[in-house]
Parts: sequence; C-alpha cells; structure tokens
Amino acid sequence: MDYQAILDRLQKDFIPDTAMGNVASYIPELSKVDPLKFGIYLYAHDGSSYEFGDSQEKFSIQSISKVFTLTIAKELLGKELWKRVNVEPSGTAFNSLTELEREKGIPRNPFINAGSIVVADALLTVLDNPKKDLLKFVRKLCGSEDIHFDESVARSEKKHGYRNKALVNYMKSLGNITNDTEDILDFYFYQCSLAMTCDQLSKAFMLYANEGKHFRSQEQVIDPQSVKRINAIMQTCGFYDEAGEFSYRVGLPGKSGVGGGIVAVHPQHYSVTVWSPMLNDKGNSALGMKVLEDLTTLTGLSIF
Ligand SMILES: NC(=O)CC[C@H](N)C(=O)O
Repeated sequence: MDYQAILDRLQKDFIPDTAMGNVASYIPELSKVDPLKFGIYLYAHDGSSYEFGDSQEKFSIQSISKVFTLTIAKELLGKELWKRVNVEPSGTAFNSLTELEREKGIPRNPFINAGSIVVADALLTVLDNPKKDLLKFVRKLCGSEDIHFDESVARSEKKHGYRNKALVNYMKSLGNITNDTEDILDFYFYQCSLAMTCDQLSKAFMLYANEGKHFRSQEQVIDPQSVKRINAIMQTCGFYDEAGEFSYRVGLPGKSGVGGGIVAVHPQHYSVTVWSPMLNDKGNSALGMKVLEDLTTLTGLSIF
C-alpha cells in the first residue's frame, strides 16, 4: 500500500478552516488551543510510518485515555468488571446522565464518561498508585518516557467538571461507586489530561492492530481475545452518539477525545491518529472524521 501517496493526497485535500467546528470550551484550558492545528501519523504493520502537519505536537488526549484505562482494568479485573459496566452503545452524548436512572447506575459502556468513571473507581481499588501505573503503561506501549499529565488541563477540568461530579455522585447513590468520589474524579481528570502526539498515540494503539503485541518489541502485552473485545467496544461505542456514523463512513474501530484527537486501527494493517481540535456537535473532531473517511476510501480497505 502506498501510504505516502495517500497521505500526500489527504494533505492536499484537507485545509483546516475555522468554520469547520468549535474547539472544546467547557474545559477552559482546552479553549486556548489553536483551532487550525492539524496533524496525522500512520504507523504501518511492517514498521514503516507516514506523517504530516502537527503530528509531533502534544495535545490533550481526553477520552482516548479511556481505552488505556479499560485495557488495564480488564487485565486486572477480568469478567468482574462487566458486573459494573455494560458493552452496549449508548446513543447518547458522552456526558449524558439520562440512562443511568433507568439502568440503575450501570453505565452503558466504558467509553462514555459514566463508564470510564466506574473503570477509574475499579482501578483505584486495585492499584496503590493508579496515576503512576497508567503513565508507566502508556509509556511502555509507545516506547517513550516523554509522556506526562498536563496539570493545568486536569486542574481546569476539576474546577469546571460539574457534569462528571453529578455522574459520580449519582452512581454512588445507586451503589455502583466504591471509593471516595473526589479521589475518583482526581484520577479521571488526570487520565484525560494526558498529553501525547499523533506519533505516540499511533504507536501505543498498535497494540490493538497487532494482536496485543508491542509495536516494537513484539512482546505479547495483552491477549488477542482482549484485543478483539476492546476493538469491538471501540467500533460500537468509541464515538458515542456518532459511533454508527463513524462505522459507516470510516469502517474501523476508533476512539475520539474532545482535545480533537481520533485514533483508528486497522488490525494487521495500521494504526492512525489525526488531530484537529475543531469539534462537531457530537464532540468529535470534525476534520478528523472526514480525513479518516477518505483514508479508508483511498486505501480501499476497512474491516468490512
Ligand atoms: N469526550 C471526551 O473527550 C470527554 C472527556 C472529558 N474529560 C470529560 O469528561 O468531559
């Protein structure tokens, strides 16, 4: 596959324009990001890589971090985890409260905020230092020590995260939260504040495109069965109430974040990250969705 020619074409066809969407502003620190940033990095299964634009600049990965915490929690808790969170698409916004009442505090899936907060709670129970362990895991996956939490983003969300406070308290009242709610939110806001480049994210996500093996060492980090399950959840729930649309247009498992990043994986082929901070009304990168749609059109391949 001539990925270089495909990326050259994407670079030519997609020019960021401020009319495309709005940078997230409910986390004030994120609103400072230049909306016109745009980068892409594709890591192919054969070890070659392709990139353009701001692919080496760090951005706030936000909800993309939910894939990492789910992976760790699944390893440590196994099936127990699924007693507290389901694997059904929600069809509602990432920060929705509405289904929780009807479904007795059990979130629809681990990629909406409620679900990831339950995962954070589970990690707090089994790990002495979840922040340190998360950093260690992500650094190992992408083979780089240069990965850190962005304290100002975490603090900014802590100050303004009223919906997440509502979610954790509501689930606590319904019996699905064990630890202190402030401690859980502290960890959750820190995980979301991880700052990474398109390059680092694509390498880390090779785990899900390479049968659970590390992109460089080929060490088996998680088993292929876990990869199948996590990719299935990305496919059905990775974009909240736009998961069907992403599946229809792009045809790959993926995960977005309100920092404007989207990572998608084509198992046995590649892992790709696009970053463009302008969001559509579902909270997903507007330009990122379009670029990935064209990527799979130009390669002529998707998982379908
Ligand atoms: N979709 C997202 O990236 C949301 C993550 C953000 N930290 C929040 O909880 O609202």
